[in-house]
Amino acid sequence: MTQSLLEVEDLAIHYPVRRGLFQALGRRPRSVVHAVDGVSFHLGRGEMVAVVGASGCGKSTTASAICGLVRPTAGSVRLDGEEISRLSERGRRPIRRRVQMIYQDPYESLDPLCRVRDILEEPMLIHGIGDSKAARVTLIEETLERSGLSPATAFLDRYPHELSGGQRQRVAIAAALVLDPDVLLADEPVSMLDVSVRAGVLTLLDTLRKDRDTAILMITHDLSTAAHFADRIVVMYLGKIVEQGPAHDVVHDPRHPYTKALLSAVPQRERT
Ligand SMILES: Nc1ncnc2c1ncn2[C@@H]1O[C@H](COP(=O)(O)OP(=O)(O)OP(=O)(O)O)[C@@H](O)[C@H]1O
Repeated sequence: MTQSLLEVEDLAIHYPVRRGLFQALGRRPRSVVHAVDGVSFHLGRGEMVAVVGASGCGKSTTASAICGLVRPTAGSVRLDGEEISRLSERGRRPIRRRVQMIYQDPYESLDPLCRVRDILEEPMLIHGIGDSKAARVTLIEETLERSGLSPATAFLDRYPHELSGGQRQRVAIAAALVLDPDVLLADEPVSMLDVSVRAGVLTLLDTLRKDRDTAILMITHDLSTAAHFADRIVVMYLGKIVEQGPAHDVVHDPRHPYTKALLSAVPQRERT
């Protein structure tokens, strides 16, 4: 098999549980939450893979391990063949540019005190992108336009509270795109948005991967969104993958009872 851009293999993440008396006594925890166990999948350039499953099944924890926020208990995460899940802060720096996360809630992920231009310029400054202020502003404007915020000049000096929810999420996406990442981890990117603007944001992500070859891992509760946009679907249940495959196969010929149960909640016409 040829090497994929991102390869997650046998990933396990166990969180210690500290509660009640144990916590008060400062004693070692006696149990752990197996948030993720034995999870393996891959993601190629320009591919969109959707991770679906009920709340608490380990979707966000998996994404957190990929972007380095959580250290795996076992297993590996490789980017272009390089193990990235146990790097030092310093070793992680170049990876941080290549793997970007988009969060569910654009109200929380954007600094309310920063204007749009600053929100996009900050990651560029951190990663040394753009030789001059003028070069950075040009890239910021191009990226805003590409993210559907047009004309860019109308958005540069706005604060997050002066934007709609959909526009805010587009700014969050643009702030990831200025770094030209190889992988975007989109954790429920539209679930906090009004239904009327969801399709626009999902279409933006879809365009990105087609035009820029960006690989997208999209976490969602919504199997019909996954069926519509993803190439492949990974179904998680209680920390494990119970089924994965091409989106069409998973949706039209599900093998696992849990996938069947998830599908039973999706109207037939939405299983495109
Ligand atoms: N920092 C933590 N410490 C302890 N347990 C945690 C921690 N983060 C998550 N968990 C637990 O790990 C499990 C998986 O959580 P996770 O957030 O990955 O699920 P999820 O599928 O993304 O859920 P949701 O769709 O609600 O965001 C849950 O049982 C959760 O309570």
